[in-house]
Amino acid sequence: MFAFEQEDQWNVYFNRAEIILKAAEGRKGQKPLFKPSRASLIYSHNSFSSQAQAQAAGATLNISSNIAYNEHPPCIALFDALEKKYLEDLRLELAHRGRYVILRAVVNPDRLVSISTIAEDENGEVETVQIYNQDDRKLPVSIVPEGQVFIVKEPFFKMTFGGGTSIRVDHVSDIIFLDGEDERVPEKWRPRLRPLARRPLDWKEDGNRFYGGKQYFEAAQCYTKGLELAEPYSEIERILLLNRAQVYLELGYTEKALADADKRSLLLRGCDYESAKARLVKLLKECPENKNAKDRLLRTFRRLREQRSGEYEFAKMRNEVKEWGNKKGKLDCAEYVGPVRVGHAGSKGRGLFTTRDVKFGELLLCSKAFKVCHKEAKGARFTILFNLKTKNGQSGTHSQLVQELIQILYHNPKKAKRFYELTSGDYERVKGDMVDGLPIVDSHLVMRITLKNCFGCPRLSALDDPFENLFKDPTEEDKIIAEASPTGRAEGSGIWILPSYMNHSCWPNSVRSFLGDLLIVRAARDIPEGEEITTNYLQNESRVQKRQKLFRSQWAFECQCTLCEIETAESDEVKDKREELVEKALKFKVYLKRSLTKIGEGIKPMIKLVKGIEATYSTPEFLYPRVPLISPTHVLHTFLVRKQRPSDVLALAKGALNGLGFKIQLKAGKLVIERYGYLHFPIINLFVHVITAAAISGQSSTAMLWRNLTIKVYEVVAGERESFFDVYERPLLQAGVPVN
Ligand SMILES: C[S@@+](CC[C@H](N)C(=O)[O-])C[C@H]1O[C@@H](n2cnc3c(N)ncnc32)[C@H](O)[C@@H]1O
Repeated sequence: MFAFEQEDQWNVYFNRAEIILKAAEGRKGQKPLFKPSRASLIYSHNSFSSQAQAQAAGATLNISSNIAYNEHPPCIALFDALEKKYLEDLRLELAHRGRYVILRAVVNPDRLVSISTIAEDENGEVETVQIYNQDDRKLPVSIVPEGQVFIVKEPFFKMTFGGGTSIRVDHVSDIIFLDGEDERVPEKWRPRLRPLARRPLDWKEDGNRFYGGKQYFEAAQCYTKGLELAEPYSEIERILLLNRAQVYLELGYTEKALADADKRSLLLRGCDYESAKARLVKLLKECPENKNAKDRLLRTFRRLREQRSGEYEFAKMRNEVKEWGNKKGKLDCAEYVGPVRVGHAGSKGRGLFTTRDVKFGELLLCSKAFKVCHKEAKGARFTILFNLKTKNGQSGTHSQLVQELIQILYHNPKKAKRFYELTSGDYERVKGDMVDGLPIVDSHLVMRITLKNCFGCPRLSALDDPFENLFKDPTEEDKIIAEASPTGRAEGSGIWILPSYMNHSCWPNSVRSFLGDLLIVRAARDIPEGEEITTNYLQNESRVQKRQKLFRSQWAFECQCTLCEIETAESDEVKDKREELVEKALKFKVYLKRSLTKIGEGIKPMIKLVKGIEATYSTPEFLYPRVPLISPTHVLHTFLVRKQRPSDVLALAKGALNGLGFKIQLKAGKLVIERYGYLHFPIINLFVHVITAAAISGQSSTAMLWRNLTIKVYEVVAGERESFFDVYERPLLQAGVPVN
């Protein structure tokens, strides 16, 4: 999960926004005191547009913010039931229920977070219109070009932060863009209308008409035109491809039909690999030499194997994700639902439970993203989304995720059902899912569901050479983001449906990892049948009060796990002392950038600090993980490794693993984990330290025993074991440990 840390800067922003909004609230129901003239409104829009463009052209990262403060729901009334109003009828800070306005854009739009334009009504009055959550991949001018006529249902009229006014359209289902033939377009605007760009849906409808009249060539042409415009992997693309495949079959073009069905894995869609297999087998009986069908059948068998047994070609998949670089991608693989089911988890709501006894490391599930947005290359737009109602902010890919989710939900109402089943806390949902033949999408609901269910995610959980990357400085881009965003975080984020049912524990019994758009969950210890599967929403080492504050503000719960219980029972004095020592220890990180002599000088004080932190615990090691020790121990180990002191590393790493709750024993010539500790990716480094230190000290058989154990543990935190030797190749080879 992803948490937003409310730092001071964050609160300052919220406080300022609240003051401005209170002033606006005071004007609720009133007419604006001052309305700029048409000429001045257009002039400031145009000059702002050119400034923004110039800025965007020179920026590495375009940063903008969006403030959702008034969670007004979308319109659920039919258009025919609404009453027409004009701009002069609008009153400040109100969503005009039961009303609509019809407007025409008088300028070309610009885009920061919203698409902003100036529009007139039939009386010639003008107003700024901010349209949120439109498809980010489309140029604003293709959505609302000058001359475009549109209806805003139940318009929300508000004061802007700059002191002006605007109509703010949050919900995609609240705006209807009219084409020239629409009878709702006022007569006086018709001659000057620009023809609207045709949508894939229009081409599909034309194609269907031709198909009904058995005009197959014409129908195929229409579907082809629609496909040129359709978003890849969208529902409309799928329908157009299927329709065209059908037309090709009617025309006797079997191979073309197969190619169409083949694209985007249509034969493998909807996880119905069994019927895909049956269809392909049938097809191959008729055309036994069809190479395409043979390949497809082979892939179908692979997908079936993944779906049934969770056997994936992880190494291949990992390489594929690496090849994406900073680009978007989707893995061609099936979902695996292992021994898990959704059930009731008492006051926590629903939860995920095991359906049988599960062993440490077992695969529980592999889930494909409903939608994921990874941090993109330079030049990406970076938005911060503030919600004053929930006092939460979403930065970077999170606000992009919300925007893209809105589009998916709008265009794929069937798929949307699974998303809407996720929890939205106390948010009051509107009734109904369609209006005027279109899906209702409540942007605020999408924000709430995303807030409670999204996972922060990297493209790959296991980065190559983690030792090299461990204390890497942030990139220029990271620094810009950190400065601009109060959270300072900008990883990827996404929604995975089944994993969203997992409740939180600070010391969970499962670990999640990411491989591109795949989320993998494995058991972090032996779990008996019927036990709840938990995950750690926060991947940080902060103290209990800070964690609880985040749980309350973002997820509205109080964590009652063992770790929280034990830490809460400790005195503030002890916790302050520990925090102070951790802070001091982490300052030593800078030594890593200095000479070996300097690193050597750091060892003694670091040992003292780590021992000092250990001394703040009164309970024995093994009892519960001493999570705050992870980072200081890493720094100290890195010092010792650089100074080539393997016996110290060995002793310390083993001790640190005990401190994290592990009990590892040698039994019958094998290392066995008798008690499972806190599992988190950086802990693998501790295991690797034991391997390399043992090897360097000449204890090669011990090194091999630890190597084999580490691969098992690695599999749990990285999701797969295949990449272990790629990831740790350098340190292992340097220590003379075999890497195969
Ligand atoms: C991602 S959802 C988990 C599934 C959720 N329980 C449901 O019914 O859909 C997050 C929400 O679950 C609940 N939750 C998660 N972990 C919890 C915990 N440890 N104690 C109490 N409630 C928890 C909170 O309401 C939280 O906002």
